[in-house]
Amino acid sequence: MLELSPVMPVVVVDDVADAVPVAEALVAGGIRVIELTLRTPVALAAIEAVAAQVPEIVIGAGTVTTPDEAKQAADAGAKFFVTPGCTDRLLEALFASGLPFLPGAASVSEAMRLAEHGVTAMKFFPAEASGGVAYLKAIAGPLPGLRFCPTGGVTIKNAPEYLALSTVGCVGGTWLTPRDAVAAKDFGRITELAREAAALR
Ligand SMILES: O=C(O)C(=O)C[C@H](O)[C@H](O)COP(=O)(O)O
Repeated sequence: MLELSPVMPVVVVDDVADAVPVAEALVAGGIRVIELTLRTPVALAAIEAVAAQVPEIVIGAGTVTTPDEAKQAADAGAKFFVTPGCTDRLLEALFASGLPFLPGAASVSEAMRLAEHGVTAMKFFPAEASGGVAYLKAIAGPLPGLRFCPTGGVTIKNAPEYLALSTVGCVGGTWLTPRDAVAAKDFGRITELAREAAALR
């Protein structure tokens, strides 16, 4: 998951008809992975459409916060999960799914707890609000072997600083698929933003 693209686009879809063109626009820009968030009523249908119609992109479900959501997303065709944080119940369900997952962690103890369960790749969320690049640099010493996808406040401007860290596999962000561009069906703009992001590493 961390190696597919330097940037994991975090996508919110309000109209299910936008899902496939958005995914195709990302692929056209060289992005091979998409985190479609379960934040709208059409999210599961959107995952299903992308999984069926855009084989060039690896589709994951984002904002997974409960075991039920993980099950529904997997049934819809999600190939991996991303969660903003993690609970015992959710972690158990994620392991039981058999699919890869990036659970969210924002502190040393949260990361240690996940590592105790064998998780070595996690989402650092919310990255900027939790201390950003400086925080990740500071914890690299005591937590060797962990890799992160910083997300939350990451942009084309600060992404290179994160990607320069050996502990960062990729960064995540919504900036590739601005809500106004999706609403205006400006898929060309999404391809341009994707191309710029794909060239980051
Ligand atoms: O939906 C989730 O599960 C989340 O964890 C939240 C998103 O990752 C952030 O909202 C990223 O948003 P930006 O800061 O705009 O890039």
